[in-house]
Amino acid sequence: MKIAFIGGGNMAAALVAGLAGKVTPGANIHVVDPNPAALEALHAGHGVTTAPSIDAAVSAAEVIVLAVKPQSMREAVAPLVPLLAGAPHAPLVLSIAAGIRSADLSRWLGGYGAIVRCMPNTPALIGMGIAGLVASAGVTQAQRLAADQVLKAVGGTVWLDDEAQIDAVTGVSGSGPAYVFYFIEAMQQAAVELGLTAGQGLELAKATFTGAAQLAAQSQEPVSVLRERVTSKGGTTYAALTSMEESGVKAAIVNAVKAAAARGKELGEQMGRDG
Ligand SMILES: NC(=O)C1=CN([C@@H]2O[C@H](COP(=O)(O)OP(=O)(O)OC[C@H]3O[C@@H](n4cnc5c(N)ncnc54)[C@H](OP(=O)(O)O)[C@@H]3O)[C@@H](O)[C@H]2O)C=CC1
Ligand SMILES: O=C(O)[C@@H]1CCC=N1
Repeated sequence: MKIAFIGGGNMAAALVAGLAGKVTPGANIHVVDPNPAALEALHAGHGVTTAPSIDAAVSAAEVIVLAVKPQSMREAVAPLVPLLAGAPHAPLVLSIAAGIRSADLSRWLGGYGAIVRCMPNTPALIGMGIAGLVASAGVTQAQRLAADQVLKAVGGTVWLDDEAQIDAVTGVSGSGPAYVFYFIEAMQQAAVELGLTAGQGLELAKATFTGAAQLAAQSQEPVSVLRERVTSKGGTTYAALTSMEESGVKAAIVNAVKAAAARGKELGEQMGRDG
């Protein structure tokens, strides 16, 4: 499978690392980005071909991944219009941008219909990503399978029926790794304030996350039961969870996820209004 990336930044790099040499040889991946340093790093790391702007190699791709910032998308995809109109094999356009709606993208692409919107996350870098996907009406079953194959190569996939749901995916799992890193940083800070070294705190916090996440993933039991098993009556965990409840931590997390989803929706509305 030939895959082209428009945008070679953080998320594209995570996907390329997961795909190159697994789904397809690095040489079958073509990355377009104006930034020479980003291209050089991807070429050196994964053997991908590169270009500073959209070129003929993009039109040879079966899947064209749009991986620029939502605010850059309209301008970035303009050079694709003649390529897609002339492409004999109807490439799938796979957009990973937060917010940007398929209808706006299709309009910017001259009415092109084979668009899948996807919200991946950076653990794709180590094959542990999770992505939500939604196909627009013009997507064939073969193109849907191609999108699934690309994302499955770097983790799991969750298909959605309704495009509006993808903002929720953005709030939960697209932005989600940052919440986990934030929690780890907070645990490390607490460790240091309690007298451990920064290194000890980080090792303990990271291993706790990895262990608990693996336990939750592998267990058949509800997460709430796993939590209760740590929480001895009148013990230390009870003290911590009571403190979290009093500080409104759960409500703050719910609000944060909703804020991310709302920002995704707002970005889509803003960019759609602009043209
Ligand atoms: N980071 C993440 O965890 C996730 C990101 N996403 C989505 O992925 C997309 C990219 O995000 P991210 O990788 O973080 O952003 P980055 O800024 O790291 O990457 C975007 C890249 O696109 C380049 N670029 C800008 N204009 C063009 C153009 N016209 N043609 C080709 N390349 C161009 C930028 O170059 P320059 O910097 O020089 O402008 C930059 O290297 C966003 O739409 C985001 O919503 C989705 C899920 C998770
Ligand atoms: O922060 C962002 O806008 C992107 C989308 C999801 C994760 N990063």
